[in-house]
Amino acid sequence: NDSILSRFQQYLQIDTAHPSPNYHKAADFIISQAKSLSLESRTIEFVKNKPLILLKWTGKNPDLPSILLNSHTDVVPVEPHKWSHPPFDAAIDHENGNIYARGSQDMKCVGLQYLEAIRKLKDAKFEPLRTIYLSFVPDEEIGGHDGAEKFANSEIFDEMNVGIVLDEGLASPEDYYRLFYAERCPMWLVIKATGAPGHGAKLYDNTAMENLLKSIESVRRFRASQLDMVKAGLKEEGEVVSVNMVFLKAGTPSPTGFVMNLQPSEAHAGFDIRVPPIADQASLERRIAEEWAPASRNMTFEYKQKVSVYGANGKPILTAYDSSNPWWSLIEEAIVKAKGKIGKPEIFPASTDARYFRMKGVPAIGFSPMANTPILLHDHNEFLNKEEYLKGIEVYESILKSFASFVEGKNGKDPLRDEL
Ligand SMILES: CSCC[C@H](NC=O)C(=O)O
Ligand SMILES: [Zn+2]
Ligand SMILES: [Zn+2]
Repeated sequence: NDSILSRFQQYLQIDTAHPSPNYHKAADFIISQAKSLSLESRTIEFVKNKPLILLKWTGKNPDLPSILLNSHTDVVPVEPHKWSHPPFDAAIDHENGNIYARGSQDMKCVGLQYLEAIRKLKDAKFEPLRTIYLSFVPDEEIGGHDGAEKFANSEIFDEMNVGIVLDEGLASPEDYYRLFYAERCPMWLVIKATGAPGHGAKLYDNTAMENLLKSIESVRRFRASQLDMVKAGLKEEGEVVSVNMVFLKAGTPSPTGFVMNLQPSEAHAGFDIRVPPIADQASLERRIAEEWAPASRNMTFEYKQKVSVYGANGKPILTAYDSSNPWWSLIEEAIVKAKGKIGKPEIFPASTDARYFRMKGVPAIGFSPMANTPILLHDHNEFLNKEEYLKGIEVYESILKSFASFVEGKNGKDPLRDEL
């Protein structure tokens, strides 16, 4: 176990934080791991200096659709002085066994757990029927456009004939694991108010600030309605629309701050909105145009990013978790076999690279085996307990055994399993 943990620490110690991730160092590390496991590896730079590492364990029947284990190598930035342990030391707190590092939950844990599970399977002389691929992709944290998006839309991906993708999920503070079948779509909205400028002492209608504040009040009412449903236990976090104000920009700068007796003629606010694929996105867009940024109140709006909840086939982008998707019951059974508990299928509240694979029509399941763990992704003092990490490797071992041996019968069931 010491060497397993030490490999995890080595990966965590590579500083792949934005805005200048050390991707080459991470790539070298992954490739060295692949060599030690006799996996085929190739490095693909869809964009220069943004390597994607693709590993392959060829199955006995390579004509069957393959399994893709995806993880991203980048992490979000840190404010190091706000951490109790340096974020790229990956120190283990020996009192409780927690490993502190940026990426310990999101998601260097998962990338290495895949590899460690393969190491155990190889040691046990397991031979997969299906080919298993692993992709270590750049840039997830900044949208994945130069990573997973280009990969999922490449010929390389088509040739891989992927039948199922595993990608990241979230930690669970409870004793069960969480499985994600979809994710909310980001709409990054900037609303702009204009109005009549004037003396700071004058009360009059149609100032930019007043116009913007009316919108903010309206956004806040909507936000509260969504949050209340979660608080009342009527909806899960991923099932409501989230909207959070992320910036406010207004005022006339002066050498000492802002001019205090001038009402500005423009005011802007930015919102991070996330829409579940089960919501009515068109009606939200109408609300934005009519209530949050109405032209009648001298307002305009712009999307910095807007992802549609619908795929090319006009249907919401989600992975089935009913009997039409045999992988879902396989993963649930495999987790239970490894003595893990599972909660009900969820919608991931933020975005991951899984959406690019789902958009191609390939089922993708979001899963990070972290139970009994506070959710600390993107937070200070991100950590994962070493026992939880080791347990996760056993869970992946069980999943890979099941996925790699699965043969689909006529009714979507596995004839091999039926025999057993
Ligand atoms: C929408 S592109 C940004 C992706 C990012 N992913 C993880 O946090 C997120 O903000 O959800
Ligand atoms: Zn992530
Ligand atoms: Zn993240």
